[in-house]
Amino acid sequence: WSLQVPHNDLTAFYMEQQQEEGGSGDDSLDGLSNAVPRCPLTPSLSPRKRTTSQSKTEPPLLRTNKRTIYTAGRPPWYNVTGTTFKEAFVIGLCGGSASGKTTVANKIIEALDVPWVVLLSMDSFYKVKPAQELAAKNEYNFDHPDAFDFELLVTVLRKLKKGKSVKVPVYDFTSHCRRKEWKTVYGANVVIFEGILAFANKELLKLLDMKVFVDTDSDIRLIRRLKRDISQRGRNIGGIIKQYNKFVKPAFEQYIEPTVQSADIVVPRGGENFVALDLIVQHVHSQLEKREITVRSALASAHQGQPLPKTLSVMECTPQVHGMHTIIRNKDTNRDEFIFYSKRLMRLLIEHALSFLPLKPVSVETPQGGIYDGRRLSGKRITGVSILRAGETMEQALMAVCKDIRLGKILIQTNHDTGEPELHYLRLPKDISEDYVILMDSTVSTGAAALMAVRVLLDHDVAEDKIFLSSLLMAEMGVHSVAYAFPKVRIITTAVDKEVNDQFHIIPGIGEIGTSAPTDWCESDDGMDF
Ligand SMILES: Nc1ncnc2c1ncn2[C@@H]1O[C@H](COP(=O)(O)OP(=O)(O)O)[C@@H](O)[C@H]1O
Ligand SMILES: Nc1ccn([C@@H]2O[C@H](COP(=O)(O)O)[C@@H](O)[C@H]2O)c(=O)n1
Repeated sequence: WSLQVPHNDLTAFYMEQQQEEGGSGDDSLDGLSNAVPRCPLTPSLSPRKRTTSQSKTEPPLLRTNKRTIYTAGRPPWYNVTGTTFKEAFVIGLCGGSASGKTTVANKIIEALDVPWVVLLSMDSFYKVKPAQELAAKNEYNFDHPDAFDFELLVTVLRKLKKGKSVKVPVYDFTSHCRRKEWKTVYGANVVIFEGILAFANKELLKLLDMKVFVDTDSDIRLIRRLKRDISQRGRNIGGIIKQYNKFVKPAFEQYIEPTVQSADIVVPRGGENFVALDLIVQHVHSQLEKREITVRSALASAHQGQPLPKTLSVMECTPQVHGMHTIIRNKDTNRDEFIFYSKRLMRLLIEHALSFLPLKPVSVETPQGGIYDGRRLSGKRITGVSILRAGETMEQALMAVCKDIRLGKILIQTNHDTGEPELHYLRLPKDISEDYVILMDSTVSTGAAALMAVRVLLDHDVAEDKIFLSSLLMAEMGVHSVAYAFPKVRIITTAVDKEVNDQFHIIPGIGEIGTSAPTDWCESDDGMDF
């Protein structure tokens, strides 16, 4: 499995933080890592186009730069309705065993230089029974189409193409079976799917946008297979040759070689063929550039002038709340005071958000032996998910009011070239699908990041009506975007401001919460009670 995310300082910072902290208290969290190495095979993508054309008739503060962007971060992106906007580009790599499919796939990934590329291997979909028993006697044909679970494979690839996260089996060539734990894989820009029978199934073929056949001489394949199977798959020479003559060679001739006819490109010599690799990479780049979209600017104009949605709950502006807003919105407020009063408001906000969780009646016995008719959370449990970086500042408030709460993190960063949000890092607690999720971001302006975060939660099967987006301050635009795309998501905030400027800042707005170091928000809680 190869999951590629763009390497940048912030991602690295959070990865290191997580490691130092030993994770978020759950060792089965899904994390994404690995920097994409740069490869000189092809020139990198053309600089992202950025055009600024603002009409004079547009209102001064709601105007947005009209930008043409190259999709980055974690497309397939989602449009203003929260549905998948563009599908992933799927490359199919077929060829005989040890022809160099994996090597070619890795070279394409390096040369593509695109964030979020997933490598899916057909090997993960080997059936386990009756293979395991027969394989021990070298009597099982792993090269026959019946050896693969095509149904699961098609389901998984179809979901990945739609940008959904999937669970994939992990195959062990030594024991001929699947490992207990399956791997979670997230949607990507590009999916590279490789396997000996990658072109042998009609449904699979329909999912492939580009079909590449790696054509390597059979003697070379046999020599490579001998070396690899001895060093990596726990085999001996006699067994390898027996299996090769009995199954691998005949199956190649009958099932694999003929599928070369489905290929768009045939690559002789595999990974050494730089000209062919260059052509493939150029084609993928051109296809990805066709998938340009502008999320923020689309959101900016989508719901102007509409009444605020019923799913929005703005906390009552008591004199206390009003006073705190005055402090945190004042540009002359010093850092300490800003943090102190923001934290105090966050605590109130979280309490307010929790008041929307459904409670069921329950009777308890008091120490005096009386019966008290009480209320208890109806449902499994509450999980907090912060949209990094700013949302992380709200975690402390949530932890202060919910005992032993589980926390997840989603790092969404604005691309400075495009102004678009990009998903860079994701870490969610295990089995989140039954939970009520308090999704935290300190401010929501256009709603693009919040939309993406909600989408990620839905991809993890969290129910839409169990998501409570909680934000200190929101712009009307952000409220509309989220409410329109996800009408069942509850939106909770302490105030809604009217406008967003052309840098997507909320106006009148507050200071930049995300620019403070996360540790500034983790000091002692002394004096925070109200
Ligand atoms: N061009 C090459 N030159 C030398 N060895 C190679 C080359 N391409 C692949 N190999 C080696 O051959 C073996 C099989 O390659 P791999 O890419 O895993 O093939 P496949 O995925 O088709 O089975 C690996 O050990 C790999 O390192
Ligand atoms: N338990 C298994 C499963 C598969 N094989 C052989 O692996 C080959 C496919 O993998 P490549 O990386 O070479 O594409 C295939 O030819 C099977 O014979 C195996 O030996 N044992």
